[in-house]
Order: sequence, then C-alpha cells, then structure tokens
Amino acid sequence: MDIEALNAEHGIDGILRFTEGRGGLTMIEIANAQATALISPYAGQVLAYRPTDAADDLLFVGERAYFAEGKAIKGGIPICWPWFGADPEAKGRSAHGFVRAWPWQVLATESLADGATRVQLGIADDAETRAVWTQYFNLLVDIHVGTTLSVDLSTLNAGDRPFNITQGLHAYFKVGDASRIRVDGLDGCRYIDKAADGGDAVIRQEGQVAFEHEVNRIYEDVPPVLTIVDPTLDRRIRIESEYSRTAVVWNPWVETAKAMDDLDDQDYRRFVCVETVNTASEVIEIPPGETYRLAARYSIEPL
Ligand SMILES: O=P(O)(O)OC[C@H]1O[C@H](O)[C@H](O)[C@@H](O)[C@@H]1O
Repeated sequence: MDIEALNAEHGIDGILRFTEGRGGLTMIEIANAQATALISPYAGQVLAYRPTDAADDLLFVGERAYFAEGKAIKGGIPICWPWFGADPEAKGRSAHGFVRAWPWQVLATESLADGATRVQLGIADDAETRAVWTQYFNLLVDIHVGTTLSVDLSTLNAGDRPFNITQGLHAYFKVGDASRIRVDGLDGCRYIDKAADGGDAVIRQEGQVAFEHEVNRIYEDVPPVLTIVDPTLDRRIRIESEYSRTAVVWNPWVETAKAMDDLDDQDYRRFVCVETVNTASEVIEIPPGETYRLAARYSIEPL
C-alpha cells in the first residue's frame, strides 16, 4: 500500500496516520482524546484498542502471530466471512472464510462530533474473490474508536440470486489469567461442545463459564450482552452484540495452544475469545440487493 498517498487522502492531523507495522504491513494508528487503536487494512482487523483511562489494552495479539500476506493474524478481532469454521462445501478452503487473509480497501476516515474516530474498510467482489467464492457482494466494516469500540460488518448481496453466509467477529480479549476469569450471561443457554469427542454434544450451561481445560463452544439463543469478569486485571469487559443470537467461547488451553504455530505455549493464559457470530443454526440468507449486518460494541469497566 502507498502509505504517503493514504496519509494524504485519509490521514487526520494529530489523530489518524498510516504507518508501516509488523511484517511490513500497512497499519492505521489512531490516537484521539478518548482512546488509542491500531487497525490493519490487510484483513480489515482491529489489533489494539485502549481507552485513555484504561491500564490495559482490550485485545490480545501474540508474539508468534503471523503478519504476512495470505496468512490470518491470530489476535485482535479477525473477521470470519463468508463462512465461520470449516469450509461448508468441503473444497479445502481455509477455515473462517477468506477475508481475514485478504487486502481491504480504505474507503473513509472521519473525526466524529463526539470525539470518536471512524474508519470504513471494504471489499467488493472481483475475479480474484470469485475464484474463491462465486458470489457478487459488497462487504463493509465500520469501526468507531471512542470511549467504546464498535465494529459493524455489513454484507450487500450485489448479485441476482440469494446467497447464504455464516460469519463472526472473532475477538481475542486480553486477560490477566484465563484460569481466574469468568464469562457471564450464558447461564441456561444451550451449547454445542466442539471440544468434546465428536464435537457435537449439546449441553445446557449452568452458571458462569470458567476455564480449566480447552473450551470450544457454540452457544445458541444468547442474550445481547455478555461480560468477561477478570479479577487479575481488575476489570469487566462488556460485549454488546447486534444481529446475532449465537456466541462462540474459545480458549485452546495447553495442548491445542502447543499445537498451534502462531501461539506461544503460554498464550492460552493471556486471552479468551468471546465471538459474536452467525453460525450453527443461524445461517443467514441474503436476497439479491439486500444487506445483512453483524455488529458488536466493546467496553471496559472497573470491577
Ligand atoms: O486457528 P483459527 O483458524 O484462527 O481458529 C481458531 C478457533 O476459532 C474458533 O474459536 C473455533 O471455534 C475454534 O475451533 C478454532 O480453533
């Protein structure tokens, strides 16, 4: 990407600038009166966000994460689209779709009246995308960096026939010690346990979610607000989701973390994923000419 041209067209003095970051990837650095943030146009991914009054970043990105074209960045908020999880057509395409390892266009940047900063990135179908996924589409992500962080994904079906998607905002939240945190808000919800043998047992959650082994669950009919309670960092992370009734909770724990090249063996202690998704029974059909959204707002509160 031409950093100079991007700064000339989309830079905001003293608030937003384009720079060269890890792996030589172009990054968007934001520092406004309310927060700082780091966004990668490659993958359309928020990598860091910290409100001015917070001691720690909201998000986790590991030292071993890949920062290379064609690879997914493990950390921050990867966008899983147009499928969540394994390739639904079993064609050997990568898990979680292709846009988390794809260049997004910078469409707009803006300083908002409330002091927040807005960034819009997008991908429109072309011959390269259609070689992976045959549909005609316009995919946009709107990111607001202020006293809260919001990520709003919208899919326009630009073709002449309906298509189905599953998708997710696969957020990696920084935690002080995964063995001490709790996820609140899922009591009584049914979940598909992907960590259990066979990966399809359906169980009902009782109380808060705790972590003492690998957790990989798809929760259904979840409430719009979930929270991560973190006694080590003395904070609560609030996740408000829209256009989604399904959430994934994931921590690889010891063995799975060891097996992943882009995670350090101890990284499982440092993050938990609570993902705003449409998957499992929530498959989204988008008619021609129509748009479907998926959105989440994240905030940090003291315990
Ligand atoms: O390693 P990745 O492809 O980034 O996927 C990371 C994880 O994403 C989700 O949370 C899935 O539920 C897990 O099964 C998967 O391991």
